[in-house]
Amino acid sequence: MPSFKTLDDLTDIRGKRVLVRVDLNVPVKDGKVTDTTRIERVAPTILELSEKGAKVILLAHFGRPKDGPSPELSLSLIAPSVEEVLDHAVSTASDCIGEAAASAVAAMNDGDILLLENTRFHKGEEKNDPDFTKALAANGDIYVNDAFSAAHRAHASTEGLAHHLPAYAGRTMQAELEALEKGLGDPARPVVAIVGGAKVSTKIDLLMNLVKKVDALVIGGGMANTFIAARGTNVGKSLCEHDLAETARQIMIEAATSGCAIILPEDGVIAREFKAGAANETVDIDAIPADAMVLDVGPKSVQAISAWIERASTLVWNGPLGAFEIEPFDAATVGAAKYAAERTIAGKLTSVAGGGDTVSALNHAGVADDFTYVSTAGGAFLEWMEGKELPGVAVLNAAR
Ligand SMILES: Nc1ncnc2c1ncn2[C@@H]1O[C@H](COP(=O)(O)OP(=O)(O)O)[C@@H](O)[C@H]1O
Ligand SMILES: O=C(OP(=O)(O)O)[C@H](O)COP(=O)(O)O
Repeated sequence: MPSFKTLDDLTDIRGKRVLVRVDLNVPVKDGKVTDTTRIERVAPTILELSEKGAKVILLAHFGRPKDGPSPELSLSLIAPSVEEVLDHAVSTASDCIGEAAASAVAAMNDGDILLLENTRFHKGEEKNDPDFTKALAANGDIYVNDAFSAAHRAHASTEGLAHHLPAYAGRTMQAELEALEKGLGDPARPVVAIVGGAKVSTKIDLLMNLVKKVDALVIGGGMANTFIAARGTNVGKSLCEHDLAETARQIMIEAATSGCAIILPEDGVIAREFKAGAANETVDIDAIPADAMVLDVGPKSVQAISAWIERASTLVWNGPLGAFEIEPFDAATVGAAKYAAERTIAGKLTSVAGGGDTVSALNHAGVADDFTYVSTAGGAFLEWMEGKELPGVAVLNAAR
């Protein structure tokens, strides 16, 4: 169980500069935030600190910038949504360290909220570089981590800062861990996991442990294409990480040894363009044309997935089954989500889902409120499920 300090331990913080790590890695389309769940979840921490008179300085990453700053990954795009959700003014700075950050912090009054620029615009963030961490720490007196969904990353703003400043967990960090423990600490069996989405390389390794913990693993989305290709099936132009074929094969061997069923799609909805209204058709999974890509799992697969949801007592889900942002490639995700919600409402299923896009998909399906618990976290939640100690949580515990 976590043993970190929380906001309850933070008294008399008027005028203190509090660096608050939040997860603002939210889904965006045409420059507009399409799902504000992550912002809503961190709002209580931000507002509580502001009401107590602290200078609240938000640190966050957005996307995965490769070569330094890029305008489309600037947190200034997210700031208006943060202001709207908080119903409080939020100022911005053009950098998270150095003169731009320091002068923005110096201009703050008690209770003000400032959003610093994307921490991943500096290579030192992901490297957890001590000099970069010190540069971040220079703008704070206290560090609060409320980014549970990024707690599986040992980065400067999620882990390093706790070595430099007095460290506390925010309200969402606390609530997420309590809710996951309650819902999944001793899960009723059978436990069925659904893993889909697009972050294949960063999530595939954790499947090796997950298959030892669950009774069945349903694989969809881009992850499924990688497994199907590993079996020797042609996936055409589908999102697929061919260099992970051997990892996928090892996971299938481990699953067989552990008695975990692996459920791969039997059919897929294919298109030749990744856009709304693109001509599409359903094909068997071993008949994907070389010039097409699978953008959703097909109806036969949804039937098979629903049968596993029916058998399950506990469902854990991260990653949409298809490119749900574009109709009609949302059909499988919406169908499975609605069925899981129905079983949950009927009292037959404990359903826990998480991930920035997964939450957005459940909202799109209109069932987020019907799940037992919806976490803001995807990868972090699955790593927690594996039994791993998350670096962002471990360092808060150590700081106690
Ligand atoms: N077959 C597919 N081809 C391309 N993209 C896909 C496919 N299936 C799912 N996706 C994409 O995966 C993304 C979500 O993946 P991921 O970030 O791993 O999920 P989460 O944020 O919930 O953890 C969505 O944007 C969705 O469009
Ligand atoms: O969106 C996130 O994770 P998720 O896709 O697993 O839900 C977190 O912000 C972590 O982002 P990252 O996977 O680029 O480190």
